Amino acid sequence: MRAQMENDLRLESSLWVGNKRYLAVLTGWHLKWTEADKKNRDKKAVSVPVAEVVGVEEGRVEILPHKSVEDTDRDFTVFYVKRSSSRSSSGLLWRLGRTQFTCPSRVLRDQWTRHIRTALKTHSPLRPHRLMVFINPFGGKKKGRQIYHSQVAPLFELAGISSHVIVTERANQARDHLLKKDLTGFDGVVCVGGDGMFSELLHGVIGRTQQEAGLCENDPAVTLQQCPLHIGIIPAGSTDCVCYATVGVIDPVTSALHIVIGDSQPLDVCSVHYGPGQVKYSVSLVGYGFYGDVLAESEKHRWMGPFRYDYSGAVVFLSNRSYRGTVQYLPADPLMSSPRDKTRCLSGCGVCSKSTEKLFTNSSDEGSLYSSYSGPFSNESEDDWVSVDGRFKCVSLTCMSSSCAKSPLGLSPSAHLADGTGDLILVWDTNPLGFLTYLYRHTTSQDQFDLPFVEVHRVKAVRFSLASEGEEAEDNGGLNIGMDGEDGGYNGSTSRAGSKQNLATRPEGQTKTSKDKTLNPFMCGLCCRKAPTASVWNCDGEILPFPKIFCKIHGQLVRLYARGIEDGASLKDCAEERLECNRTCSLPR
Ligand SMILES: CCCCCCCCCCCCC/C=C/[C@@H](O)[C@H](COP(=O)(O)O)NC(=O)CCCCC
Ligand SMILES: Nc1ncnc2c1ncn2[C@@H]1O[C@H](COP(=O)(O)OP(=O)(O)O)[C@@H](O)[C@H]1O
Ligand SMILES: [Ca+2]
Repeated sequence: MRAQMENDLRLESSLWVGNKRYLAVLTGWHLKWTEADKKNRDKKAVSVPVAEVVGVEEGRVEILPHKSVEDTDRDFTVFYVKRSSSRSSSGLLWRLGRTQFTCPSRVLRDQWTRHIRTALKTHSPLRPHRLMVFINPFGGKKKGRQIYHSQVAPLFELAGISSHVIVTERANQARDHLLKKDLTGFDGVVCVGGDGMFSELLHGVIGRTQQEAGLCENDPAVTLQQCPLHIGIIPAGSTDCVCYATVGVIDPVTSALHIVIGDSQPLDVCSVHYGPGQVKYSVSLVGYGFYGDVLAESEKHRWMGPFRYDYSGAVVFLSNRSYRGTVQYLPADPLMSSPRDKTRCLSGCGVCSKSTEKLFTNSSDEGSLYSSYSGPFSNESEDDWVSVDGRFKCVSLTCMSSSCAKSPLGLSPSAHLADGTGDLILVWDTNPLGFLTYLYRHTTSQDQFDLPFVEVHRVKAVRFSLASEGEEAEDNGGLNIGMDGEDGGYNGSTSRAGSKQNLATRPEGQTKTSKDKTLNPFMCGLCCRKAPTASVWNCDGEILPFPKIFCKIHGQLVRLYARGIEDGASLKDCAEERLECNRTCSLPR
C-alpha cells in the first residue's frame, strides 16, 4: 500500500535551474536534484526532505523581504528549510531556501507542482491549516507586531495557513480567550511575545483541555489529559527561555518555519499547587529565593525592558538573602538518566523516546497518547519521599534545561524536554563569592553543580515549606543577612520523609566564618535593614507569593511546534565526511 503510494508520487525528469541542467527526482520522502552534466564523482546534488518543503508556487516567485511573482508558463519555485549555523546560540538558524526550476513544457510544470503538493499532504500530516495568533505588543523590545507582520505572516501565507490574529490589550487576554471562546477548526495557537505570553497559552490550552474532559485541574491527585492543540512560539520577549530551550535559537523566522512544517515536540509540564486549591503551570522555572526575588524586583523596573533582569539580578545579589525551609522530593528512576550524566537532550533524544514508552502504556498507537498516561506516581508511597531542611540561596525546579541567551546551556544542562521528570537544584546558603561563582558558571560551560553548596536531583514531584517564624528567628538572630553564623548554609539534614531517618550531614567547607562578613562591606546599605524572611516563587516569570507549594511533573502534557535542539556538530560531520546530506544546510561541504 505504502509502496503503491510512493510509486504514485514518484516523478523524475530533467529540469533547469538557471543555465544548468539537473536530474530532479521526487520520491515522496525527498525532493532531490542532481547536476546532470558533470561526472559522477563531483556532481552537485541537493536533497530536501518533503517534510521540510514549505511550499511550491507556479512561476518565478520571491517571498522575503517582499513578495514578487513573475507568472511564467514553464517555471515553478520550491521553498524549503535551509540551515545555517549561528555562533551565538546552541541550535541552528533556519532560513527560507528557494529554488526556481524551469520545465521543458507547461504540462510537466503542472505535473511537478501537483505531485509536490500531494506529497506534502501525504507526508506532513501535522502541518497546521488554521492558527490562532496572539501578539503581545508590549513584550520584550515592543516589536511583536512588526516581527509578526514582516517575518512570520509571509511564511504562513506561503504555506497556505489562515491565521486569526489578536493583538492583546491586557494581560491574560490570550489565556481567557483560550478558556472561553470557540476554538473549533484551529490546529494550534501561537504567541508572539516572551515566556509570560507563552505561559498564558499554556494555561489556556491545559485548562481548556481539562474543562472539556470534565477533570478538576486543581486536584493534585488528578491525572491531567494531554492537550490536542499545538503551541507555537514566535520569540519577541525578554528571556524567551522556552523558545531557546526547545529550538536552540531566538529567531522568529526559524520558529515560524518549525510551525509551518508542523514539527511536534512534546513537553513536560509542572503543575504547581498552592494556596487554597489553586494551580499554576510551569515548563521552565519554578524558583524560590534568588530567582523569585529577581522577578519581584524586576517588576518595579519593567520600563527598562529586558535589561530589568540584569539590573534586578545585581540588586538582589547584593542584598545577599537566603531562606530557611524544608524541601521534599520524590526521586525519578536513576536508571533512566541523571542530571549529572553530561548528556544533552537534542532533537530525536533517546531518553525522551524511551520515556514515551514508559509514560504511555501503548506507545505504538498515536491515538492512545491522549488517553493512557500512567501518571508520575503509579506505585510510590510516602516512604519514597526524601526530605531536606536547611537555609537556601535558591531552590529551583525545571522541567527542561531552561537555556537562554544569558545561559546557553541553562539551569540544568542535562535536563530533558519530554522525559516526565524535572531537575531540582538546591543552592545552600554560601558566601557571596561562592554564589557569584555558581551564577557565573551558568554563562560558561563549567559545571555549576560541581560546587560543595549545590546539589541537583532528578525528580517527579517536590514539596516546599518555609521554616516557621520561630525556627527562622532562631536561625537568623532576627536579622536575615544570610551569610553568617554556624547555622547558615548546608547545615540541614536529608531524610526519607516517611521514615524520618537522617542521612546526610554538612560537607566540609560549608561552615561559614565571621571572615565572610567582611567580604562585602558595600552590601551593608542594602542588607542591614531587616530583610524579608520569605521570598516569592518565580513560576515561569509569574510571581506566586505563597511559600508552601506542591509540584508534580506531568510527562509530555503539551506539544510545541518545535523539534528540540538540532546538533550542528553532526550536520558538520555529515558534510565533512561527504555523505549525501539529507538536509539543505549551508555548512561548508
Ligand atoms: C554573573 C552572571 C549571572 C547570570 C545568571 C544567569 C542565570 C540564568 C538562568 C535563567 C533561567 C531562566 C528561566 C526562565 C525564566 C523566565 O520564565 C522568566 C520570565 O521571562 P520573560 O517572560 O521573557 O520576561 N525570566 C526570569 O525570571 C529572568 C531570570 C533572570 C535571572 C538573572
Ligand atoms: N496587551 C498587554 N498589556 C499588558 N500586559 C500584557 C499584554 N499582553 C500580554 N501581557 C502580559 O505581559 C507579560 C509579559 O509578556 P511577555 O510577552 O512575556 O514579555 P516579556 O518577556 O518582556 O516579559 C505577560 O505575563 C502577559 O500576561
Ligand atoms: Ca523533563
